[in-house]
Amino acid sequence: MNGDGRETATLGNVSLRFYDTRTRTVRDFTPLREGCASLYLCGATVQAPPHIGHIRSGVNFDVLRRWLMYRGYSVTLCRNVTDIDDKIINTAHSEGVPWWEISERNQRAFTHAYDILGCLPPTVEPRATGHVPEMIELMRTLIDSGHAYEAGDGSGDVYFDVRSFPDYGALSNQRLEQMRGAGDTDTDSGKRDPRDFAMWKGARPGEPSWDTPWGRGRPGWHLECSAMSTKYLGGTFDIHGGGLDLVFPHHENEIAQSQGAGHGFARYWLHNGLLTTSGEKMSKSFGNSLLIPQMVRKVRPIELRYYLAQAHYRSTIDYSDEALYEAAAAFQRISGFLTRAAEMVGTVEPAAEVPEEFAAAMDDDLSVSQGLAVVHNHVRDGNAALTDGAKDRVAELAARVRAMLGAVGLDPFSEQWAGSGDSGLREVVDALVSVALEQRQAARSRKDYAAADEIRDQLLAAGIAVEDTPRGPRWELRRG
Ligand SMILES: Nc1ncnc2c1ncn2[C@@H]1O[C@H](COP(=O)(O)OP(=O)(O)OP(=O)(O)O)[C@@H](O)[C@H]1O
Ligand SMILES: [Zn+2]
Repeated sequence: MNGDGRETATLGNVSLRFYDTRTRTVRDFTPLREGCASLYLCGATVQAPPHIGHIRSGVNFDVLRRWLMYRGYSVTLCRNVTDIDDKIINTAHSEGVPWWEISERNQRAFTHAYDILGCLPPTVEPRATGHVPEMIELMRTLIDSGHAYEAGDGSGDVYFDVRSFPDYGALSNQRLEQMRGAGDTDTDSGKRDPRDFAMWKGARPGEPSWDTPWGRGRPGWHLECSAMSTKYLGGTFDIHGGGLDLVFPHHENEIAQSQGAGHGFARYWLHNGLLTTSGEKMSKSFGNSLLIPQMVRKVRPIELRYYLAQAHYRSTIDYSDEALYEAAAAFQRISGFLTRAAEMVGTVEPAAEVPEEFAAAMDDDLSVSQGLAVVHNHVRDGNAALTDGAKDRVAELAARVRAMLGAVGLDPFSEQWAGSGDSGLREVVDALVSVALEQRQAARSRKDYAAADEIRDQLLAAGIAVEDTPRGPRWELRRG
C-alpha cells in the first residue's frame, strides 16, 4: 500500500489496473508472487461446438495473458473443461453414443477454434472427470466444517449450506434474504434451504457415475472449478476470469466452496461482456449460435480475432455482419500498410517496445480499443510517409505497429499467423474476385445480363458466393 491507501504494482513503475467485479472498482494489480501471475478461466462445457461468444471470452483472456507477459509476468493459465453435465448426457442419449464421445468431439472443436483464433494454449487444461478425488476431498472438508451436507432424501446429492457462509452474495452484490432458490433441477428435495446449491449429484439410472463416501454420483459444475483451481494454482491465486453470465451463481458458489474450505481463492475477478445477437446472449440453448467454421468463411481468422478483441472486454458486442466486415476492413488497412512498408524497406522487425500511449491504454484495464486507435494513428502517419518516400520513418512506424499488434496477438507477420496457412491468400483471392466483378459490372453496363449472371455463376461454381450490399459487392467462400 502507498500513502493514499492504493495498492501499487510491483514491477518497476508500471501500474497495471483491472476492474475487479468483487469490489466494483478499478484496482492496481499486485500479484501474489512477484513476477508471476496465476489465472483461472472458466472454459467450455463441451456439449456442442463453440460459437463466437465462447471464443470472445477466450480471446479477451488471451489478450490479458499476453499483456501480462508483455509486462514481464510469468503467467500460469488454467482453463478447465467441463466434460460431464446434464446437457452432455442428454446429447449423448439423443445421439445414442457414450457421453465421452460428445465431450471429446466438442473439446477438439473448442481447441481448434481457440487455435485458429490465435489463443495461446493454456498452461494446463484440466477436465472435470479427471479430478473426482480432489472434489471428494473438498466436499469432505466442507461437510466436516459444517458448510455442506449430504441430502436428507437418500439421493446421494451433496449440498452447500449457503447460510453457513456469511459472505454469500458479495460477488454479485446480492443479499441472501433477497435470493430465491438455486434452481437446481429435479433433485432438490433433500435440501435444507432452497438457496443451497448442489456440489455433487447422486447417481441416476443410465447416467455415468463415480464412487464417493456418500454413494455413487457425478460432479456438479461449481465444485469442479473450486477443486481444479486449487490443485493447479493453489488455495490463493491472482485472477479468476469468465463471462459476465457466470458471476451468479457459478462464481458466487465457487467462492463459497473455496473460502468455506479455508482458502483465500481468487484475488481479482475479471469478467468479459457478452456477445449478443439482437440483444440476446449468444447461447447454444437459444439456437442463435454462429459457429467458427461459418465465420471464417466470411473473414480471415485474424480478422475475426480483431473483431472480437477490438471492443473493450467488458462491453457487450451485439453481432452484425456489417460490423464484422468493418472490422475486417480496418484490419486490412493495418496489414496493408505493413505489406507496403515491407515492400519499401525490406524486412520489418517489431520494435522492442510498444509506444507509451499504447502501453498506458493497455495498463488501464486493457483498453484495446484505445490501443488500436494508437495503431491506426501510426498507420495513417505511415501511409503519408510511404507517399513521401520517407523510408526511415516508414520503417520506424511499421516496427512499432508490429510491436503493438504482437502484444495483443494480431501481428500478421508473426510466426503464429504466417504459419496459419492462409496468410496473404485472401488478398490474392480478393484481387482475382475484383477482376471478375469488374467484368460483371461492365457486362451489366452494356445490359448484357446473361454474361453478368454467367460470371456470378462461375464464381459460385468455384466456391465463391457474391452478395451485393449497399457498400458494394462482398464475397465469401461457400464450399460443398
Ligand atoms: N455469448 C457469450 N459471450 C461471451 N462469453 C460467453 C458467451 N457464452 C459463453 N461465454 C463464456 O464462454 C466460456 C465457456 O462457456 P460455457 O461453455 O460454460 O458456455 P455456456 O454459458 O454454457 O454457453 P451457452 O449459453 O452457449 O450454452 C465461459 O467463460 C462463458 O462465460
Ligand atoms: Zn468455473
